Amino acid sequence: MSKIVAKFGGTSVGTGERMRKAAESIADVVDAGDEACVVVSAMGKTTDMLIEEMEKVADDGPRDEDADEIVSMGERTSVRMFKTALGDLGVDSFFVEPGDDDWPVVTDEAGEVDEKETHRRVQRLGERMEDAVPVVCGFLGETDDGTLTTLGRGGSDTTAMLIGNHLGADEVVIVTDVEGIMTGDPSNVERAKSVDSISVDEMQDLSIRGAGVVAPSALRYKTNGMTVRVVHHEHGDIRAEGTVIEGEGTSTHLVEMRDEPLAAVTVAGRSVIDTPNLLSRLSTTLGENDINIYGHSTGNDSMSFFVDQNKGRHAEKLLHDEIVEDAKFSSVSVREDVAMILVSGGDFIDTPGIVYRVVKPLYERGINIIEIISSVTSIVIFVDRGERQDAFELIEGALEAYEDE
Ligand SMILES: Nc1ncnc2c1ncn2[C@@H]1O[C@H](COP(=O)(O)OP(=O)(O)O)[C@@H](O)[C@H]1O
Ligand SMILES: N[C@@H](CC(=O)OP(=O)(O)O)C(=O)O
Repeated sequence: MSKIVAKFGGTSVGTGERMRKAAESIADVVDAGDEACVVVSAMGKTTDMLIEEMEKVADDGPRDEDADEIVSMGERTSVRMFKTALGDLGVDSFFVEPGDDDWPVVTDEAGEVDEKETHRRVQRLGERMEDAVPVVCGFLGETDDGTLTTLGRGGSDTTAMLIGNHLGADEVVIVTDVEGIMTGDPSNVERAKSVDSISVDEMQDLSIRGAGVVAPSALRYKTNGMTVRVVHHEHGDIRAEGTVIEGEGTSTHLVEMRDEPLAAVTVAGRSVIDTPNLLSRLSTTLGENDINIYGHSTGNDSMSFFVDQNKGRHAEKLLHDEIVEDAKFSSVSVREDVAMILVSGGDFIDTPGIVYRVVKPLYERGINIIEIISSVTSIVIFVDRGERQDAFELIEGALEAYEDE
């Protein structure tokens, strides 16, 4: 017997017929002797519609607490429909929504999951699951004192993975409107193909960059023992092949330091910012000479490349050759003994204040930041090599404190 959590996204329950087909796929696994828990989203684009329309009913839009109540109606409707369909198929089920004693997803006011209380509640749900299929509202949460919250757009994926994690489920199936994870968004790129498997880290990257098929916040709940599959609703079979997401998710940030010293090679000149093709020219020259670039930044009047220190002087000569005939550029310089610290994390772009948290302890210790480069999934900080150990420990400490909050 397997314990399965099946999440049906808006598209998979977008019509009554699809809802019925989804319920049939659950009836099949229950008939086969497995235990199932259903997580369901609002039908089709209901949430979009509610968000858009509720803005028009009050002069300044609805108050926050009213907005959550209104938006929750999408999922609250879906669970009732799904239970009706299961009942008609002879499957015992019950639905849970915020406000119920057995409502599983507990968060703080901001929608951050309270793992301890959620765990306790999910265990209760697990006990009831032995006799009947729970149908859970995706996307919604509730605070300790009963205030309604949400897990953010696309949050039903998070509900499913969260419940799967705390339930110790064998499998979480994300049922959607594509044949699994594709090489690109099929609504946008032609010839996108589905892949058989993808690592949780790759999926996290894709998801953060906008592949809405699985919400980024869901992946942190992926455990090694829990298979996660993404399948198309058209098959009417949650056992259908799709894409398997492999590995273990993490919600923590990783701080790494590069041991080897780096050099910052900088081209200065008043026209850096408006010289077309400069970046391409200089980086091609470095690449052709087998010089790897660990980081790059462009300012108004300078362009820097971070390269291995033992190649710094060679890089300097090469870049100098590139600009020497051009009066717009004044000089090339090399700063040695630079250290690189890399902070990465799956939910980086959704973490407000993360740059502040990384930078603040360095400022307080008087450590100068030579360069800071921030991207969707990482922050790279370059500091003087003599200060690298201190900087590393301070950043690690700051992130640990943040994760413990
Ligand atoms: N790499 C990708 N692989 C698969 N789907 C993708 C990818 N990138 C974006 N998508 C989009 O994700 C959509 C599925 O997510 P979503 O609309 O949230 O579905 P659901 O209603 O099931 O939650 C697909 O229709 C597809 O357009
Ligand atoms: N209904 C919510 C939650 C959700 O996860 O939806 P879907 O599974 O259709 O992406 C939303 O639209 O954000």
